[in-house]
Amino acid sequence: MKLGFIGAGNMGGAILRGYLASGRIQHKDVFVCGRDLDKLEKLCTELGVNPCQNISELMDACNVIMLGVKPNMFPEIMPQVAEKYSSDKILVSMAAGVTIESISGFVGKEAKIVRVMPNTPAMVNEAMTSVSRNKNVDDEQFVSVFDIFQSIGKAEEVEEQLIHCVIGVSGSSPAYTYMYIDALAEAAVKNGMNKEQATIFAAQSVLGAAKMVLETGVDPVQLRINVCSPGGTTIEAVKTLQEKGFSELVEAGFQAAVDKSRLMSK
Ligand SMILES: NC(=O)C1=CN([C@@H]2O[C@H](COP(=O)(O)OP(=O)(O)OC[C@H]3O[C@@H](n4cnc5c(N)ncnc54)[C@H](O)[C@@H]3O)[C@@H](O)[C@H]2O)C=CC1
Ligand SMILES: O=C(O)[C@@H]1CCC=N1
Repeated sequence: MKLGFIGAGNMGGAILRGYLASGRIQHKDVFVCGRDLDKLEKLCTELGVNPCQNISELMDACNVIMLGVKPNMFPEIMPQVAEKYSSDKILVSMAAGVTIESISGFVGKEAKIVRVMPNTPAMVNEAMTSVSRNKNVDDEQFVSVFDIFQSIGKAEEVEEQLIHCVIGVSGSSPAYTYMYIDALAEAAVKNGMNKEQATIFAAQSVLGAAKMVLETGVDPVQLRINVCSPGGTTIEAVKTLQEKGFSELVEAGFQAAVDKSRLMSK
């Protein structure tokens, strides 16, 4: 595989770093182009991958091309991608609100397109990614792309229509989790801990709780109950959070991201 990134910012860059770290691709087989040429040179020197001067050069060099630009850049980049697209290439878009159909509109309906919704924990090999394809991508080609996302965390194939839900539950959700960690740490600071130590206590507790869910398979509701000793401290916290509408608040945040994703796709 010759893998290209058109745009390697927060998300594309996290995938790039995570995949290189997995050791499943050689640095010489990775190509990147970006808008800011100084930043591009710096990134490519740091990671030992190939900088491309423009999209045309990258398209010539690669057979799997990650579209890592913001959704509003698609009208600018896609004509350049389309000019060099050939049937041996697969386009992989990570953009929120940009449908497979709209990408086909630029490149042609025979184009091989995979749409993914990853998240930035890709950088530490803990991404959650949904992967969807159009009918032009055969199983072998799909597996080669799926493998990229499996190597940087967990990946699941889903129907494209589920992507709005994926954005709410995993694409955007690291942001809400950081809010939770920060709020917890700030509360600890108010009770005498320094911020650095408080952040470690809060973040490690989130990491441990998430691992318990994934590794034991026990329902999070039961795991919550297991922490609540009768007449103890946790039940007081749980009752207070319930009374103050914790679940409703999380759902409202999720729904706002989902609604925006739907709106962007129109
Ligand atoms: N940041 C996140 O947590 C997630 C982002 N995404 C999607 O990933 C995409 C990128 O988002 P971010 O990485 O956050 O944005 P970003 O702004 O950090 O990165 C965008 C990159 O595109 C490059 N770029 C802009 N115009 C270009 C051009 N004409 N040619 C080549 N490169 C160009 C920029 O230099 C920059 O490196 C978006 O479509 C977003 O919807 C998806 C899931 C999560
Ligand atoms: O905020 C955004 O639009 C992107 C998509 C999911 C996470 N970040």
